[in-house]
Amino acid sequence: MTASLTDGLVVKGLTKRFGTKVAVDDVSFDIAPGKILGLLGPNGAGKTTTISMITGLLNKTSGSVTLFGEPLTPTNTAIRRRFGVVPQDLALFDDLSAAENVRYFGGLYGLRGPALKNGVDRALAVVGLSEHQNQRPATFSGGMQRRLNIAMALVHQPELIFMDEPTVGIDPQSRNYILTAIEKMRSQGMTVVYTSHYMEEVERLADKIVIIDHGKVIVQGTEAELVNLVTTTKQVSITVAEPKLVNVAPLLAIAGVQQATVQGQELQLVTAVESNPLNQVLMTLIDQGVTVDQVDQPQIDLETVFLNLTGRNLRD
Ligand SMILES: Nc1ncnc2c1ncn2[C@@H]1O[C@H](COP(=O)(O)OP(=O)(O)OP(=O)(O)O)[C@@H](O)[C@H]1O
Repeated sequence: MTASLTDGLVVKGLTKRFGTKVAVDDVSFDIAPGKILGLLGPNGAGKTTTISMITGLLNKTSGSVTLFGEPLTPTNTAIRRRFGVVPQDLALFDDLSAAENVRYFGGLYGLRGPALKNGVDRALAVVGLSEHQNQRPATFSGGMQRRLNIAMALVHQPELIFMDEPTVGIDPQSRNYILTAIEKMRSQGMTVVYTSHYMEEVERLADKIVIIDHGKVIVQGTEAELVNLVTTTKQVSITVAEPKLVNVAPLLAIAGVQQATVQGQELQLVTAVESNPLNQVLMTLIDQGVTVDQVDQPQIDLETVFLNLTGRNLRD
C-alpha cells in the first residue's frame, strides 16, 4: 500500500504566545512517513517550542497536529506510543546503568519480559552502546550520554522520532555516530523530525527542510528547491590541460548548460542548478581527449539561502 502524506506528520497553524511574545507564529509543515524533516533555525527561532507543542509537553495557543492520520492530542494515548522524543536537555538517571535507564523508559511504555529485553538490546545497538550497557552514564562522554538519551526514545520502537538539537556540544565522533544512526532509522522506515542550527547536518540528512526564524516559517522544501529560490544558475570553472582541444558546441547541447567559453586554461560554464549537468560535461571533455585538472564551483548552501531571505547569517 502506498502511504499518503496524511499518514505522516501534519502540523497546521501552530502558534504559541508567552504573554505578548509570539514564540511560534502560525507554523505549518508536513512530512511523509519514512522521511527526515529538518527544522532549521538560529537559536531562539522557536524550534524547541514547536517540538514541545507537537509532542504535548507544552500547551499550544492554537493550531492542530495529526500523526499517521490521527489527531495528536494529550488524551490520544494510543498515538503517543507510536512516537519517541529526544529532548534537548539530557534526562538520565545517574545511579542506574545505561541498560537500566533504557529499561526504565521501556517499562513506562508498557513493555515487559522479552519485548522489553529486545527493545533495550536493539535501542542500545542502534546508538552503539551495547558494549557499555552496564556502565553508569556518569562515566560516559557527553556524546555517549546523548546517544543513551536517543536509545531511551527508541526502546518502544516508535514509528516517528523527534530529536531536538541532538548534536549540540558533543565530540565529532559521537556527532557522526548519531547522524549515521538517524540515516539507519530512515532506511528502516522510521520518520524523523530533527531540529538543528547546523545547516551541514540538515543538508546531509533532511529529505525536507523547514527554515524558521522569529517563530515563523520562512521557507520549506527540498534542499534543491530552497537553493533554486535564491539562484537558478551557477558558474562552474574547469581547468583543463589542453584548452585547444575543447569543442564547446557539444557542451552547449547538454541540457542545463547555458554558456560555455574557454579563457586561457579554463572552461567557464554557466549551468542550471536544477539539472546539474557537470558529470555529462566531464564525460564529454574526456571524449574530446581533454585532461581535466580541476573543477571549481561555488557552494550554494542553506547558509546562503538563509542570508538571502533574512539578510542575516544563520549563526548570528
Ligand atoms: N517559557 C517561556 N516563556 C517566555 N518565552 C519563552 C519561553 N520559552 C521560550 N520562550 C521564547 O520563545 C522563543 C523561542 O524559543 P525556543 O527555545 O523555542 O527557540 P529554539 O529555536 O529552540 O532555540 P534554542 O536552540 O536556543 O533552544 C525565544 O525567544 C524564547 O526566549
